[in-house]
Amino acid sequence: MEKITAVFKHSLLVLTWLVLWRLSVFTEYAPHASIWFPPAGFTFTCFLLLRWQALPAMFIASVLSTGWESLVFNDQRSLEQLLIAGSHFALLHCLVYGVSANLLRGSIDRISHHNLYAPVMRFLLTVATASLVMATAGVLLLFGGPQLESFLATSLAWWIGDMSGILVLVPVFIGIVNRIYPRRGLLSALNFQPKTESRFSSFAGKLVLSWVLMVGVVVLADYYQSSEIACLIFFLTLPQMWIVFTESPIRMAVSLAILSFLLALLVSILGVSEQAYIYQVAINVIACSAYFAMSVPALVADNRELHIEAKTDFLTKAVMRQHFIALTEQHLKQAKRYGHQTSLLLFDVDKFKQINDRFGHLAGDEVLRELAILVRSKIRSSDIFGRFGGDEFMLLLPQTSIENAFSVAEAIRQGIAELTFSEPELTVSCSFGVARVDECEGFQKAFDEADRQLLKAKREGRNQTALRFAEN
Ligand SMILES: Nc1nc2c(ncn2[C@@H]2O[C@H](COP(=O)(O)OP(=O)(O)OP(=O)(O)O)[C@@H](O)[C@H]2O)c(=O)[nH]1
Repeated sequence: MEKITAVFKHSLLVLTWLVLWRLSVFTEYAPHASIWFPPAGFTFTCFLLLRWQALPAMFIASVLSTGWESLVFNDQRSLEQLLIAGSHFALLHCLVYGVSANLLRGSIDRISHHNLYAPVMRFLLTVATASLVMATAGVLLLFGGPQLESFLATSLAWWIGDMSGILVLVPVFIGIVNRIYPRRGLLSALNFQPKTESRFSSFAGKLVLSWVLMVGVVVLADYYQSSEIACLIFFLTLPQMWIVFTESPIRMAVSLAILSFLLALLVSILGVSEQAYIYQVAINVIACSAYFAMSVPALVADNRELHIEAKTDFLTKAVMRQHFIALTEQHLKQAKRYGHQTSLLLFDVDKFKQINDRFGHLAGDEVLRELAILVRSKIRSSDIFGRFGGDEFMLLLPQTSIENAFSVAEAIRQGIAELTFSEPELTVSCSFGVARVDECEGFQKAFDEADRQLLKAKREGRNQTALRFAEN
């Protein structure tokens, strides 16, 4: 059964390859020259995802395409000639794209997706080099090394066509597989979702804008037979960048794939040959710029996360001391200006060292985590919860009188007594110090006052709240 499934899967790969190959023949603007060559993208993806397991299917598909091509152009080659030519092409195609995709896979698997520009850079370099090697060797092998001038023209068109086929289609194929099997590395790069991703209708609007621009340029350039107008195709970079910065990478990849397919189709329908090379280069330049730019939203999102991480305690998600102080100073200025009462709570787990010593540090961490969850459930969203360090926490309660702050402390203290942990014997209590801070000179004075009260609570037997009313 497993063997039958494998044969079925590989036959499906051969079929897909041939369909894509037929698509590229369909969009050829001259014999063996198309804006893009999708089978190259498919071969590269198969080797990238399946490694050398993809070899038989890719080899068979390449050989069959030579036979099919012979039928299409009716070139009267014998079966033996076709088999020799087909295997040469297949060998080269599989060797170049197999080796390059496997090398790329080995290097990107080790890269963190946070470092997005690194896999993107490697992907672009590998694709450019592999398609150049394929085109040069292919022209030399299949056409027996023609004159320098036609060699350059044929290999350049082949190179750029293969490169765009890979650049444009690999991310789409990977994106599809990625949805099913989420992975790290380049594959996870495509999983990145910007927070600002727009609705589908807005994405569709950007796509239509790109297509209208593209059709306008190609039709006008063809009508006036003007390479200058054809060069305006590079301005498609702008709507593509818009898509990159506002949509997910997979949408960007889909947009590039559709754009290059439509461009290839239009060039083929209009029979454009003069400016076709400009369009080929444009697709590659636009794709490269889009991939590079793709790392910017990912970097921005990473930066945002790092920013939050730097200000937030990992274990309890409470604000770290320095940031808490900065926020408190800001609140104090406002509280003084508007005459609002503001209170500060300082609290500390009782005999936390003993908890750690008896139940272990992991149990101690669990206590801190659960405590933080409880505190958050008892406060308002405008209150600020901070970790001073170790088992000591702070709460800034804006627009809260000291009496109300005392009630908050008591509610938390009573909630703590009801907490349960993985260690059934573990019980926890906290001591609280409360101070009114809006009349203190800055954070330090307010903190000293709350700390004095906390020490008083500890001295007087722990598991209680101590406070001193500010003299008005
Ligand atoms: N599990 C765990 N322990 C921590 C963490 N941070 C600090 N600690 C420990 O917390 C303990 C704090 O103990 P102390 O400040 O001496 O006070 P205490 O044992 O709580 O005693 P009192 O405050 O007087 O009731 C120390 O043993 C620290 O090693 C943490 O993130 N996780």
